[in-house]
Amino acid sequence: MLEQEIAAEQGEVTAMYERLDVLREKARGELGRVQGEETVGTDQAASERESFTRLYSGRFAQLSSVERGLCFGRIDETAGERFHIGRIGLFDDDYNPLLIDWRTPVAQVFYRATSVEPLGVKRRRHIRLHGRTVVGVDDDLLDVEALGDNERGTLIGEAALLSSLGASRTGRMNEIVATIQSEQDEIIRSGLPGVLVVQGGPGTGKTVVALHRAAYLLYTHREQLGQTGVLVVGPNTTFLRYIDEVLPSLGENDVVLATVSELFPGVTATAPESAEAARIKGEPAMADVIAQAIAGFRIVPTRPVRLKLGSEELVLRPDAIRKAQRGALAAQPLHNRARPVFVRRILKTLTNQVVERIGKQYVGDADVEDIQQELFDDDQILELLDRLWPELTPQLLVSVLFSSDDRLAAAAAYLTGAERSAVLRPLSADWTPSDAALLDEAAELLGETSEVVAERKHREAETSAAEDANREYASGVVDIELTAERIEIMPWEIEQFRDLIAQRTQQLANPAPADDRVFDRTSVFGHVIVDEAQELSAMDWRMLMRRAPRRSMTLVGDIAQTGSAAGVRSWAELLDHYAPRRWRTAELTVNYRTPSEIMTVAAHVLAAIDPALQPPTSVRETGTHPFIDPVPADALMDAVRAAVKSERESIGDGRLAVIVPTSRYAEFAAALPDVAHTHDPSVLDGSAALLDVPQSKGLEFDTVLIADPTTILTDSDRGLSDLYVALTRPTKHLTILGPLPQVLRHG
Ligand SMILES: Nc1ncnc2c1ncn2[C@@H]1O[C@H](COP(=O)(O)OP(=O)(O)OP(=O)(O)O)[C@@H](O)[C@H]1O
Repeated sequence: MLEQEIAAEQGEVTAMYERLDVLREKARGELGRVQGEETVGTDQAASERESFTRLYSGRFAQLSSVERGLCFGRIDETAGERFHIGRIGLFDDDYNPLLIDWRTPVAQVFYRATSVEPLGVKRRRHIRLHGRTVVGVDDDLLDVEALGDNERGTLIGEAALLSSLGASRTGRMNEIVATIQSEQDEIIRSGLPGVLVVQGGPGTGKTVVALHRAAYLLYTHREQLGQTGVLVVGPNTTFLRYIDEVLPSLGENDVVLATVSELFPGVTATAPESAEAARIKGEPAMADVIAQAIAGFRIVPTRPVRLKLGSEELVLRPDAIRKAQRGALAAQPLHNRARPVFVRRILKTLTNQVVERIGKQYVGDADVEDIQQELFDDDQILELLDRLWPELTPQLLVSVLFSSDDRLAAAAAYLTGAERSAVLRPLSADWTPSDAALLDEAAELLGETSEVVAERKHREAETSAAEDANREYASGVVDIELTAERIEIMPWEIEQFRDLIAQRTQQLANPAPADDRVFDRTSVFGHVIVDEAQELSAMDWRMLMRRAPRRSMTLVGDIAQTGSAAGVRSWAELLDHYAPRRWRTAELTVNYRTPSEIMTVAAHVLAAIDPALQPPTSVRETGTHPFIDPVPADALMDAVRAAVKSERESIGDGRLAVIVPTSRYAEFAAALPDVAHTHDPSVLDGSAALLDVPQSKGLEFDTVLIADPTTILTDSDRGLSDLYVALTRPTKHLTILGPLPQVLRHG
């Protein structure tokens, strides 16, 4: 029976792949044609060609990305209709649907129907492919009554989910379109507006659900999000590398992935920083400190300033300077933008002195302008203006502030001497992760420098001319695409098709690839997804909210896993401030990663964090209990070496992580030279990786070895949360070696 069912599915699946091949060839042909065409000289022709190339290569990439697991499900409706569900929609030459996109409303029942509420579905079938071959089908029977006798005989059991959960890990997260669970589907399809907070314990699918939500939102709100884009913020670059294939494998390439510290363009955070420094720099009071620090650069001398101009002496009195400052700031509050107003006022004061000396009656308007220009060109005066009101870049401001105890004490009177010492560093020190938000704050308060304004104006003039040409051209492209894609449209897809047209028009008007957008500080996004959202500091949120002015956001996180001392303590506290009455929460309760035997150990740690917190329910048991060995400190390295050796022999093509305290990372790296150890994403390239807890956030491995849990606990104020994170990384096996803290001594 199973063979017959598989053979029947194979026939349909083969037809889908044939159709995919045809479409792919078509896109490839168009791409080749456009690339082969000669461009006739003009800029517009070159930009047209570039737009077409982008259009067809995007289409080609999308069609190629859905090759693996093209079709994964089938719905048999009680009313008699049958649909196959897959990664994209496909139609045959007669407009009959071959495959329905998983994001369409029609496909929703595939994820939502249950035997209690069958939603008009009698059978849900999971189809497993290996390459283009159907290798298995699993059926969920949802409405026995509706199933005919002959159909009953074709039912195939076994849950698709469990088989996918038991698979070996690869160092990259996989998409889960075939096995999205009902509570997850509700979150994925939740409306676009407002802030959705997804709270859930480790392994409940927060990350994977957030990424599928991005794909769903892009598909459903193409017009809006095609223009403004989606930003996904993750905790570190290793994590971003871990998730970076999920969206492309869902056919979505138009999403920007970034860490918080990458949100300030042109600055790369390479220096580590202490938890105390991160806490101090993440506090909301820092916004005021930055404002004070900027004000500290505007000087009013205590004595009159005397300037020698040839034989003349001009005098600037402190109150005149103070008045010019106030007037400038009243006209324009941003420091750099107000500076020209200040300069004009000072020049006016000085010009008046010159005019008075000459005698007003002898000086015409043109002479006044000449005098002013002459004063402006004088090096001495320029130097004075720079001293009284220097133009500042955010980089200059922040580096000077954190390298000068005096300036810091003046701007942040509330900090103790010890706190100031925690953040002070040399002027030329490298950037740290918490600098980005401070630089962004400074950029907001400083405004653009005159040089940047000039560059921008020049760029705007160029873009505006190009845009006019593109707009006209876009309609032509859409027409061509309409003709090329016509056979793909079904009546219920009209809306989405309209969105596609709008998106294509926008792509032409604004052909910047998604990845470039993050590098513009003024970029805003239509939807922002934040993973491990609990780790962001108040200052990070200020920066992030500037990128999401519409407050359409998905925040996923778990307060129990907060490692950062500057992190979130309550969603309500955060969101009542930024999105009052526009935020909602959803919860995920089932742990798909960590088997129940391991969660039992983790649950004790969770209870120690807060007895009121409930661990998520594990969906799997493996029958294997964690191996916990209280090895004494002096025997630890040998024990870890031996354990790594034996784990490596048993994991096959799976992955191993050795999680160690941050303070002992270098020591373990030296002791385990064969285990990849670096703080960049390549640490995930091999079969075994040495990680500290911050680096392991959000990741998962078949086997995890935790070395020295006691030091993990004592390394930070949030040691319990760190230990909880480490314990919940494995999908199969957990080993703990080293002196044991009380919280791990249970039976
Ligand atoms: N419906 C599903 N079908 C198959 N696999 C799933 C499903 N939901 C979650 N998973 C898998 O469970 C694992 C954990 O998911 P994910 O990393 O998104 O959890 P998380 O809640 O973000 O965890 P953490 O907070 O610990 O980082 C992943 O391997 C994910 O692919």
